[in-house]
Amino acid sequence: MSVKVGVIMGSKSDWETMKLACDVLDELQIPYEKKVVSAHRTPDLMFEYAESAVSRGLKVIIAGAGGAAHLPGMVAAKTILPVIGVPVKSSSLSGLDSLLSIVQMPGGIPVATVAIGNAGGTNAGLLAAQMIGAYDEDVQARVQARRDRVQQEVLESSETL
Ligand SMILES: Nc1c(C(=O)O)ncn1[C@@H]1O[C@H](COP(=O)(O)O)[C@@H](O)[C@H]1O
Repeated sequence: MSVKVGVIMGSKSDWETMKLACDVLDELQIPYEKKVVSAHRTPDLMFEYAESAVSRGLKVIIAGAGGAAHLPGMVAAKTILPVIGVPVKSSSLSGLDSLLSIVQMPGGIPVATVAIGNAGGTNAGLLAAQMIGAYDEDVQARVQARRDRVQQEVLESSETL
């Protein structure tokens, strides 16, 4: 099956958070690719990646970055695909810098922004899966089954209080 989701990050140091998005995609059997791409450090690669994303068959891009996190917005500016931005938790400002850099896009170029840090990594994987699920009913059924399982686990958690 062809690659559907591009998972990119500004640095290898973002991997702990971005791995959680990949874990969800693995679990839901959605093919993806993962790569370090930086708007700041590898701008030419970033342009090439974003410009070729549609023709390579990607349907959605998950972009994680920390600090002055321009990667998701710059990728969104160069592709028509939906971009999910993951604000990676930075050491100096606990990811508030990452969040504000990603979420405050000017009108016209949206980035779907998830929570700071690891919860955001997981939710980015799930949001990408739900986007794919909008046109692929097999994927949608797997997302629904995951939700049912999570709900069941929460209901059962009361029994062990
Ligand atoms: N925010 C960006 C961009 C970008 O937006 O292009 N490229 C790297 N970075 C971020 O810099 C932080 C520190 O990177 P290093 O750990 O490599 O010094 C990372 O969280 C990365 O996402």
